Amino acid sequence: MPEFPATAPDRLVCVADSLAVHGWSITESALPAELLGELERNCRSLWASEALQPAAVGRAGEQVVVPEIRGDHIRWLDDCPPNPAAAAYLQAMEDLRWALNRTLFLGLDNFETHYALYPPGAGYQRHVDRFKDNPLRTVSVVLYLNSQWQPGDGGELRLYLPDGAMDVPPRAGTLAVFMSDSLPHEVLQAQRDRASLVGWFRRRPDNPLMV
Ligand SMILES: O=C(O)CCC(=O)C(=O)O
Ligand SMILES: [Fe+2]
Repeated sequence: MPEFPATAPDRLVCVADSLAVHGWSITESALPAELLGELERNCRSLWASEALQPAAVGRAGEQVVVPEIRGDHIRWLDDCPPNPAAAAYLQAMEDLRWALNRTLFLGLDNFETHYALYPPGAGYQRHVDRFKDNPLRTVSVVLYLNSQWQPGDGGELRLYLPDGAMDVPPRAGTLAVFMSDSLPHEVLQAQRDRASLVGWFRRRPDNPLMV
C-alpha cells in the first residue's frame, strides 16, 4: 500500500489564519504531489466507468437535476471503495479541522466530501453553500485535481468578494477554503473535463452558538 507524507502543519495554520481574517483562503500545492496524482486518477477513473451521478439542486425532498444551473457529476467518498489516497486526504482534512477549531472556535465536528467532474460546457451558477435545509455546513473546501489545466480551459472558481470578483484557476493542488454561509461563488463553464473534491466541515447539531 502506498504511503503519503502528511500535510505540513504550518500550511494548515496559514489556511486557518487567512480564513479568520478574510473569510476565504487559497493555497497552491496544498498536498503532496503523489497524493494529488492518485486522487486525480481516482476521480477520472470513476468518471470513465460511469460511477459518477449528475448532481442535483434544490431542497431535501425536491431535488432535481438542472444541468443549466449545475452541471457536475458526483460521488460521495463514503460511497467509493476505500483506498489509501482517499484515506490520506481525509486525514489531511481531519488535521485541517483541528487547525480551524483551534484558531476559529467554530466547533467543526465532521467532514463530508464528494468527487466532482464537470464535463465540457458544465458550470455551477452563483450560489452560497449553506442553505436552510443544510444549516450545519460551515466551511467549504475544494481541492482541484487538474494536472493538465491551461489558461483557456475554463472552469475557474469565481469568488464574489466584497471588493469584486476573483477567479481561481482549478489547477491540481490548489485548495480553496471559504465560509459556507457568506461567500457567493460560481464555477465558470469548463472547456475540458474538470476534476475536484468538494467538501464541507459541519458543526455539531447541538451547538448552541449555531445560527
Ligand atoms: O468546484 C468548485 O470550484 C466549487 C463547487 C461548488 O461551489 C459546490 O459544489 O458547491
Ligand atoms: Fe458551492
